[in-house]
This record gives sequence, C-alpha cells and structure tokens, in this order.
Amino acid sequence: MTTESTATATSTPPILTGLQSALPSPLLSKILTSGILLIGSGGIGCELLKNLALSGFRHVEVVDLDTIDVSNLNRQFLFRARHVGMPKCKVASEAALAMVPPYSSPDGNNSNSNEAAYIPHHGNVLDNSKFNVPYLQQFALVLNALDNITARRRVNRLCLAAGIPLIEAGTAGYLGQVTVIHKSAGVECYECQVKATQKVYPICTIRSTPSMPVHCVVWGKELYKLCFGGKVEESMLFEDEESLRAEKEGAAEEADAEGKTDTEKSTDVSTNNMESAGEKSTYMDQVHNLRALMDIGNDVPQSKDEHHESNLRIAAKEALTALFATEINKQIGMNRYKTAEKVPVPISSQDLDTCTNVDGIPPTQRADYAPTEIWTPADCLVEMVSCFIHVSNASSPPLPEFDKDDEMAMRFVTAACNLRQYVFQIEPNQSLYDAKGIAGNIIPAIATTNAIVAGLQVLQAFHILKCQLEFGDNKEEVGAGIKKACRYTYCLREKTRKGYLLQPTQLPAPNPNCFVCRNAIISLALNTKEWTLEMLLARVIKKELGFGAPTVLVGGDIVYEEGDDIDPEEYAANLPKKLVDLPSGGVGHGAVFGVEDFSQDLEVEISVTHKDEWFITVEGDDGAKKEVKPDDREESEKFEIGGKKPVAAAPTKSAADGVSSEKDKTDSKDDDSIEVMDVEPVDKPSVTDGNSNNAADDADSDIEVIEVSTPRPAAASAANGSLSPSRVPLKKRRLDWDRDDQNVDEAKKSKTDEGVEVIEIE
Ligand SMILES: Nc1ncnc2c1ncn2[C@@H]1O[C@H](COP(=O)(O)OP(=O)(O)OP(=O)(O)O)[C@@H](O)[C@H]1O
Ligand SMILES: [Zn+2]
Repeated sequence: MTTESTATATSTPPILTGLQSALPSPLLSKILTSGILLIGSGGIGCELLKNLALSGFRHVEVVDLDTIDVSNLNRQFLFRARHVGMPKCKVASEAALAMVPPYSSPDGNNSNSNEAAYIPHHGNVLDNSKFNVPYLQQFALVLNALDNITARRRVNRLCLAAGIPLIEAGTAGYLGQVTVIHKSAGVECYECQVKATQKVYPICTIRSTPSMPVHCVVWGKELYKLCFGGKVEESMLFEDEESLRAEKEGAAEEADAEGKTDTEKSTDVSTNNMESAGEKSTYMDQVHNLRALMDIGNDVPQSKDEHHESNLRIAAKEALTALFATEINKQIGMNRYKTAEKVPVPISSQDLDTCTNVDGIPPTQRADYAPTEIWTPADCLVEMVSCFIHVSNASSPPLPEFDKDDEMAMRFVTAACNLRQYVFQIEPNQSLYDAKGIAGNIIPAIATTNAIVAGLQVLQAFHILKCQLEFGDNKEEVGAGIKKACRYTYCLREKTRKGYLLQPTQLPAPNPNCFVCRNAIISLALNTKEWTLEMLLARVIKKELGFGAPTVLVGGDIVYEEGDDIDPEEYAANLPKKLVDLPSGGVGHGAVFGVEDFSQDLEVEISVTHKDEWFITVEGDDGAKKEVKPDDREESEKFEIGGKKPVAAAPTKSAADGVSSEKDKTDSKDDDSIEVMDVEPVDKPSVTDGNSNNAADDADSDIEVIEVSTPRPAAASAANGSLSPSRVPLKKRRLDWDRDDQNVDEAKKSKTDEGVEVIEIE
C-alpha cells in the first residue's frame, strides 16, 4: 500500500449542500460510507475519480500500474507536466481528493468518520498477493477503467468470486459502453461472449511501461515524428527546456506544499519524482544532432562531404544507444519500471555496434526478405540506420507524419517497435506485416467519450448502492434489484432514429456455455499425442483461458500445481510429457480433466477431442466453407476451444471444421485486441408492439422495449477489448418520452430530476 491521502471537513460544505439537494439523503449517506475500488486511472479513470469525488464518495482505492507520460496530459486532466514519471494512481488520487466536498453531518458532528481517504496502489491488478478475493470484499463495488482484456478478465473473475458488483466500461473513439456484472444478479459476465474479430486500438498516449505490442507501435510512430517530423515538438517524445523547467518548479512547489524537508525531497524518489523532475532525458540532444545531420529543420542546408555517412552512423548509434540503453538504465535506476511484468533489458552494446558497421545489410534489402519475418535486435538497428541514411540522401524531405503506406516510415516503425519490445520483453515480436496491421488500426482516443462513459458508470454505481441500501445483506434481493435497475448502455456515434446517442438496454442473461460464470464444460480439440503438458499450460490454460496459478487434475489426481507454497520441482517431470502419457490414464480423445485456480475461485472441466489433421478453411463466394490446404502453423497454435464435443471414434477431418474460425478466435483473444462492430444508425426498426419486454415495463417506466427486425444491434458495440461487441441484443429500448419529440425537453427534464441514467447528447 502506498501513501494515503486524507482530508478533513472544515466549514459549511458548499458542494455537499448541492449534493444534499440533488440526492436522496439515504443514498447520500450510503455514498459517504461506501468503499469503492477503481482499477485504472488513465483516460476513463481520471474522469471517474473526478465524478466520484464530486459525488461525495469518501473511501476510494485506486489501482494502476503505470506512471504518467507527457502524452497522457492532453486528456488525463488530473495530471500536469510536473507529474511526468510519477505513479498515475497517486497523482490522480491526490487531485481527486482535493475535489471531495467537505462534510459535516446535520448534527454538526465532524468526527473522523467523515474524513475522506483516496488510497493509491501502484501495482498490477494481476498480482494475486495484493489484489485478491478478500481484498475486494472490503468494497461496495468495483469500477473498471482498464484498457486490456487480460486485466478485465482478471477483475471479472475476482468480482464474481468475491460477490462484488463490477461496473465495466470501455471506449473506442466515439463508441463506448458500460455494463454491470454481478454474480447474484444472474447477468452476463465479461467472458460470456466471444469477441468479434475486427480490431482497433483506441490509443493516443504512450505507455511509460509498455506491456503490449501496440504500445510499442505507438511509441515507434512518435519516434518517427521525433526523428523526421517537420515539427519535432509535436512528438510525444519531445521535451524542451521550458517544459522541463516548469516540471522542476512544479515538483518543487508540490514538495514545499507537502511540507517536505530538503532531505525528504532528495530521498523520496519513487513517489515524489523530485530527482527526475526537470531532468533532461538522455536522448534529446542526440536526436537534435541526428536531425541536423539529416538536414531536417536546418535553416541552411548542410554541405555533405565524404565523411557524412560515417558521421551519420556515429550520430545514429549515439541516439539509438540513448533511446534503447542509457535512458532505459536511467529509468530502471529510478525504479520507474517496478510494475513491468519483466525487468526491462537494455539493448546490448554489441548489438548497438552494428549501427556503425558499413557491411550490415538491412533485412528489407536481403535477397530472401519476406515481410512476415521477425527481425533480431541487430537487424532492427541496421534497418533504422538505413532509414536515416535514406532520408539524408533523399532529394525531398520525409513525410512529416507517419503514414503506414510509406515504405520507409513502416520499416522505421517496425524496427523501433521491436527494439522496444525486446527491451520490455514483450512477445510476440512484430513482422513488418504485423506492425502495419496494428499501425493502421490505431484510432485516437476521445476524451468526451471517456467522460460520457465515466458519467454513466457513476450513475450505475448509484443504482447499485440504492439496491444495497434497500436490501442489505440479502444477496438474492440485491442481485435482483441490480438486474432490474442497471443498464447495459451503448454510446453511439450515429444518432438513433429519435436522435439519441446513448442507448440503454437491459442487462443480458449469462451465456449458459460460459465457463467462468456458468461452470460450463469447455471443449478443446488438439493433438493429444503432440501436445505436452507444458504447451497446454502456456498456450491454452494460461493464455487462452486466463488461469493464473492452475492446478491440473487427471482422473482426480493432481498432475500439476502452481502457487506460492508449491515446490516447482514437484510436478516438473510431467511438463514435457505428451498429454496421452500423463499419469492417471493420461488425456486422450474423450478424456475430461479438471483445472482449478484458487486465486480466482475458479474450477473448470475440459473435455478433449483428439485431432491430428488441421486444414486451412476458406469461405467461398457462395458462403460455403472449403478446406484448401494443410495448416502449417506451429503445433501450439493448432487447437480449438468450443465447438463439437468428442465423439466415440476419432474424428475425421470434416468433423472438426472451423480452422479459420479457430484462427479468428485466437486473433481476437490477443490481449491487445479491441473490437468494434460497424456502427449502424438506427433506422426504422420494426416495432412489434405489445411485446414489450416485461422487465423494462415494470422496472423503468421511462424505458420502452421494442423489438428490432434484424439480428444486427442497432447500437454500436464498442470498447477497447472491453465488453461484448459480438453480442446481438434482440431487444432495443428507447425512452418513452422519446415517443413524442415535441415533449422531449420537458420529459427529459423531469427524468433528469429523478436522476435517470439516460442522457441525450446534442
Ligand atoms: N493490469 C493492470 N493493473 C493495473 N492497471 C492497469 C492494468 N492494465 C492497465 N492498467 C491501467 O489502466 C489504465 C487504462 O487507461 P488508458 O488511458 O490507457 O485507457 P482508457 O482509460 O480506456 O482511456 P483512453 O482510451 O482515453 O486512453 C492505464 O493507466 C493503465 O496503466
Ligand atoms: Zn460468463
């Protein structure tokens, strides 16, 4: 646990007076006493913290693993330039705490219980030693403001196991969605739906501690701008003397305001940022030098002599050494990467030496070059140097902005991205082809969408608290209340037929085949004679199914176990064994084995189909699928989750179609995948009146359920890997005051007064 921020009531609370008139007093009392856990203090998280503070919440804990980067400042508005490098959760908690209205109870009692505490935890929510079921059970509810599937999955499972409601949200550009997940409400969980295949990456900031390839592609694009851009200051990696000075002054003021002594200021490095505030990065001077040698931004063009190329190589080596070694070492020394999954490893000096090796051939100029190959660190460096030389020799300047269709830009970004991946040990490395796919799908994050979504989350929090207030410890009733009151709301890009951009729908029922919330048996097809237990654990049980510390049981006997108190050697002998050769009868065709994870309170059974022939299947113009050729992927990629249950005889190849869909599924479950469905304006849905959904009728008089004729959701279902984009709601609702457009304003006003969750956005 890091530092705790507290504030006490002082005088008449002006904002709380406003809250007192806006919220019913029992709800306000509940808000004042409820503990809230927020996971993620980035784009959505900052908005949420501000909303929570201004709504009067006084007990909030915030988990985030990242530190503040310059690129966060444009919309993560709780952060200032002087905070760069500090933990996001700490700065955000302190900024939000300052917004909490002071509170004095009606009897004038300013006791300690009225003290507000916003507690930051600079850590990874995947860390089971801290963020586990008992920890979550302290809170009334959990709010997610995350940006990746792995963490969302983890919080989903923890909340289900702890029986704590989770308000999940995500945005992708203009699209967003919010929903409520709660075990006793009997509603869909985060993992109930298979994700669609289209991916976009709604990012416009740089992760200081990257964890996914997309973070490194974004960084590579900014490095392109820094090295080749017409306006170097537009790169998120740029820093100038002025902002450094402001940063230093800000940090000093902050330390003074906190009453820190000089000794504290000099020693309090990890939390206060004093030591690094205003300190120049190690690469900026070298980059300026390199730009000058390439004649970028020079007032007077450089004259180039016969030493020019070797000077350029030396400058390139200095800049790349600063970027991929010196700066990394400096940040490691300042404990900046303490939440990284693996300790970063600077690029070796041996590799960096290749920058000045005139014989080095860039991978893209080799005879056997293929855009799908993965470059080594040395390849990446040679490729980057060749880009610098290319630009320096070109008759016209490079494109000022990265363009994925510009060949040099793509080579440069692929190499830069991979070098950063090597440093942070992020897999899988990206071929030029892969990196292009990611680079082309990065869309800007939009602050307004984050703000709208965070507002909706807090309104859902009010509903949950009201249910907890009304039904107390009666879990079933609280669950039923949540199911009735809460909404799955889509934030659309196109207005609905009646002109609304928010579309609330009933919380969907769980998928009966969900192994997470419905304990459904998972079917798994793979080659049981080729797969080892080790492959199964890494590729399927951990990566695909998200188990953290699995125990594997075959025939009721443990064949593998992980955990803090387990000796890793105990089951090591089983790891290289083929599945069919495992003890207790092995895992062959038709076998059912168990996997448990006590950290997530999760137990599943996996039913296995042996399959040894895999084919690539394509869909013809007529929609029919046909197998075109044997699948030559690595063995560990040839498996299928879901699909057909095992049959008595070994299946023929036609018994296990869907190789292509298997590939799609694998793709779509990448941690960094983000799916957005096409956005369709809601045009004239066919209203089958009279069939309006009962729950909505009796739950909310303000919502009417109408049926839509097509299986396509009228709403956009979006989010950064967040909710259930492929879900196709059969029902669609609209506000009843929407029925008569002329009365919308009046009706909206009256509903707003009641604090309904549907807002019209002009
Ligand atoms: N495993 C994790 N543990 C703790 N924090 C995490 C974890 N994974 C992601 N986060 C944090 O979640 C936050 C997500 O915020 P981020 O700004 O990237 O996305 P966002 O809130 O969807 O907004 P935007 O899309 O506008 O960027 C980041 O600050 C990140 O550090
Ligand atoms: Zn589920």
